Amino acid sequence: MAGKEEVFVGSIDQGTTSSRFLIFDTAGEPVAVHQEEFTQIYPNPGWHEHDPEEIVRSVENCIEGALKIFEKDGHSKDSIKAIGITNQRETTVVWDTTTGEALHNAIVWTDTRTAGIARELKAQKGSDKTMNICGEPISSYPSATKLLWLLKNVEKVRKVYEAGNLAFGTIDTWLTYKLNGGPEKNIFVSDPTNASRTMFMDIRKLQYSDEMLEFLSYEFDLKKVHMPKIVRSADKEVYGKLSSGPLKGFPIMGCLGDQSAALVGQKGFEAGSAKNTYGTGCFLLYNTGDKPIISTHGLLTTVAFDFDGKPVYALEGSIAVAGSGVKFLMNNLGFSQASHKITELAESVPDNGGLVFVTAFSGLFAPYWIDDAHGTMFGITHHTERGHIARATLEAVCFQTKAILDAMQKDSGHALKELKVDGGMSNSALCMQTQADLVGIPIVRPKMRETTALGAAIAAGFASGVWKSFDELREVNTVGETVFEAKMEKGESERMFKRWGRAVQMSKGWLAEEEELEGHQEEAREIKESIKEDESGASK
Ligand SMILES: Nc1ncnc2c1ncn2[C@@H]1O[C@H](COP(=O)(O)OP(=O)(O)O)[C@@H](O)[C@H]1O
Ligand SMILES: O=P(O)(O)OC[C@H](O)CO
Repeated sequence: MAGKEEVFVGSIDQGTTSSRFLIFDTAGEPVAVHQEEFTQIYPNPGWHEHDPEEIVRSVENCIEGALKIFEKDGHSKDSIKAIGITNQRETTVVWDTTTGEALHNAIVWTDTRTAGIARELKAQKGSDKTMNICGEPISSYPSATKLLWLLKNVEKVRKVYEAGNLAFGTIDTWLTYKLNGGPEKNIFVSDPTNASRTMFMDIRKLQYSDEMLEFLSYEFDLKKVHMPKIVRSADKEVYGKLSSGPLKGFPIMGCLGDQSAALVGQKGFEAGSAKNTYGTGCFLLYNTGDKPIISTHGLLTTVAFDFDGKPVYALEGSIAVAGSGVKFLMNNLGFSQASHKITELAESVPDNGGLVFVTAFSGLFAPYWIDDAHGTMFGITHHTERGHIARATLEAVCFQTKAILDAMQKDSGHALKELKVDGGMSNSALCMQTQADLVGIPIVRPKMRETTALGAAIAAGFASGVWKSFDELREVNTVGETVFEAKMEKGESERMFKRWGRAVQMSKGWLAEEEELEGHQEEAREIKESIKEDESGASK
């Protein structure tokens, strides 16, 4: 008797620090995984770039690596029915439509070089109207100011723009374009969860907003830039097929920005469900159903998913620094060589010893949106040791999550009963316990934490008919959860949070002051120059 046919779905997870390819079975279990880190480029303070070609190569390597494991374990690649893509959002790539070549390194979502453009736009045009059209305030975070910076500062980009051949895309668009073979097939699409991170899309119509394009046009006509067609997150036809490698000819059928994918992977399908993903940054998404809620408390409105033309929305609290804070202690300060060692270091002290670390390396995102802050430590004394710094780094993301949850409750009028978590930093039990202590509700961590990749697999699985309804996924990844209950005395957690609030207030304005200083330096240089001229004149 023939055995039951095996069925699998592949998932490309292109994150900020690494790419992965996972192959899931129909129970939502990954049976093969390959992961590869790629280069983080920091050309100047506050700048963060990726090489777009290296990103594509890393994805191709991951597909190859995972497939080797899959086939070695006796599976046939023909049992892979579809592939989903999930990706770091906002990160901006520009290329020439005639050659398919990237014209500059990708500007990563964390990059703050465009804070000046954001400030100028706000001053020229006001900051009130964007939230209601695209769900986001003007800041360095969305793709819009990154594209403006490239147009303004990179001659090569400007020339291609003037010739009418400039393509803009987020990483989902770049990957589908390149994996399909580039200009020849010219698959040039984005899904609404990604497009809602650019500031170009009307959050209700899920199409580009003429008003936003005009508003953001600055010195350039953004309508002259080729922008990808916005299509559904799950679709049989529009995402094309891999053009090379061991899965050549296999169809891509799903696409979700990574934070939306994590919500889907945590099965946050219904209004009222939420998840918090502690990766490079940390992002809390709260499903608000079929209506977008425009925040009045510092949150963003985003698309959670659009599987069938009936989009589901989310309120989002974005934190720029989470795991990247841990990496900073490892790579920049030499604290240790492994992430889990940072947690061990934090456990070596009983508390933060009065230290608060506002990890505003990219300014502070939600719910504060302070773009003139940089990372600042408060409360350093002779008592402070490395353990306190490690602890304060883990605590920073928990404090910011608490502030986001408070804002979310005000916007939605609904208090969460529990918070589902995932992402690399959720491996830290100390961090998750601190989170529970600060927010006072249970923190629920699944056993299988590749929920982002699972979300993209679910999108592709829906389009290919592997799964047909949300109900079929109810039992996926429910066994072996860890629940962290609040243990700290309420007065103590309130005291800690109050101190954090004070530190946030005190971190404001640092960059403005620095610019002022730079202004004085310029003045000082001018004075010195004029003195030199006077002196040389006098000696003649
Ligand atoms: N045990 C741990 N304690 C603290 N941080 C951790 C731990 N394990 C992983 N991390 C952090 O998680 C991050 C990676 O998470 P991941 O979800 O893979 O991120 P991304 O998808 O953004 O690349 C890294 O910054 C890493 O330092
Ligand atoms: O790399 P992550 O997982 O922190 O996610 C990046 C986000 O999509 C940026 O908005």
